[in-house]
Amino acid sequence: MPGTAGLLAVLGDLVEDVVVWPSGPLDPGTDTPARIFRRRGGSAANVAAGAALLGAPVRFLGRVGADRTGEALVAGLAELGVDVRVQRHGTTGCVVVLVEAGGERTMLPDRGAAAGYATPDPSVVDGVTLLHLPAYGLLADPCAAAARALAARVRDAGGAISVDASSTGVLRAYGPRRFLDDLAALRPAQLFANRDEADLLGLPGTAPSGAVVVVKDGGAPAQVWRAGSVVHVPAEPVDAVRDTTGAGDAFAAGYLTAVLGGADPVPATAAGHRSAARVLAGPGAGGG
Ligand SMILES: Nc1ncnc2c1ncn2[C@@H]1O[C@H](COP(=O)(O)OP(=O)(O)OP(=O)(O)O)[C@@H](O)[C@H]1O
Ligand SMILES: O=C(O)C(=O)C[C@H](O)[C@H](O)CO
Repeated sequence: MPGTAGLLAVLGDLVEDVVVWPSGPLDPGTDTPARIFRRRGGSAANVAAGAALLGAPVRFLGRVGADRTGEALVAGLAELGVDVRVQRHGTTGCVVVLVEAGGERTMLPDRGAAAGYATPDPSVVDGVTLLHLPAYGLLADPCAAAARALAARVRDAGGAISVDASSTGVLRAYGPRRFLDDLAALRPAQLFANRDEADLLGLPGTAPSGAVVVVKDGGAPAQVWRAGSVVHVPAEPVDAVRDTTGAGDAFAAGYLTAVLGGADPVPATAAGHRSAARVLAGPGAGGG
């Protein structure tokens, strides 16, 4: 993007999303006709794609299977201008995303190859000024160990770390206290959480010192917490929310692209809202 000296790297999942829009409430034991869309997914890939579409220089780090699905997902991301650096082994992950009336979604993830991302040669983050880590990739080795090693390398070179709390389900299973301890060691400059994740973790009070904490709240204003003070930033008005899949990732893409361009957290949050609003009307996480 014009005037950007930085490079955003996003580490985590690149998977196939199978997005299911059932025609009505599920009736177990019988059939419910549905519309089904196959889309690129994975929180990290969604952020990388969204930021690239907004003009940010982006590198993607992750792992796909040694299969045609993985090949196609990588090619699609690269077509958007993302510098894709993936490991290839096993079977590409897949997430079934079940979307109910009103746009609320339930995910059934099988991360597959993505969960096996192993520590690469650390030079893969050379030149990176901002490393974004969705929490999905921080909760189990080997990918969590890889993320820690690469984050340390980026920080040592003067870059910044950004973390997204990702999901109450995975955080509850992992242990909120344990996650906060990990977070303290990662020393992020930026932390994203939705309302439920913030409540579960006790944010912003429990955030690592110095981190800017952005708490998203669907169509309600987001809270931007910095050094104990808060600014409320209204969401974009959206007529019809059909599918919220990836809204949080699109928000992060807009926010981080703005930060890379030199924006402060409040205008970056407004940019996050604009980016998120664009994916609410259609199936899946958007991003090409
Ligand atoms: N009803 C809505 N109207 C306008 N914007 C919305 C609405 N719902 C979500 N958004 C946008 O999407 C962003 C992220 O939504 P949310 O607070 O649900 O976070 P999330 O849980 O991380 O999202 P996701 O559904 O991707 O998990 C919001 O901050 C806002 O910008
Ligand atoms: O809807 C969300 O919260 C997402 O983060 C999107 C998913 O993580 C992703 O597309 C699933 O593969």
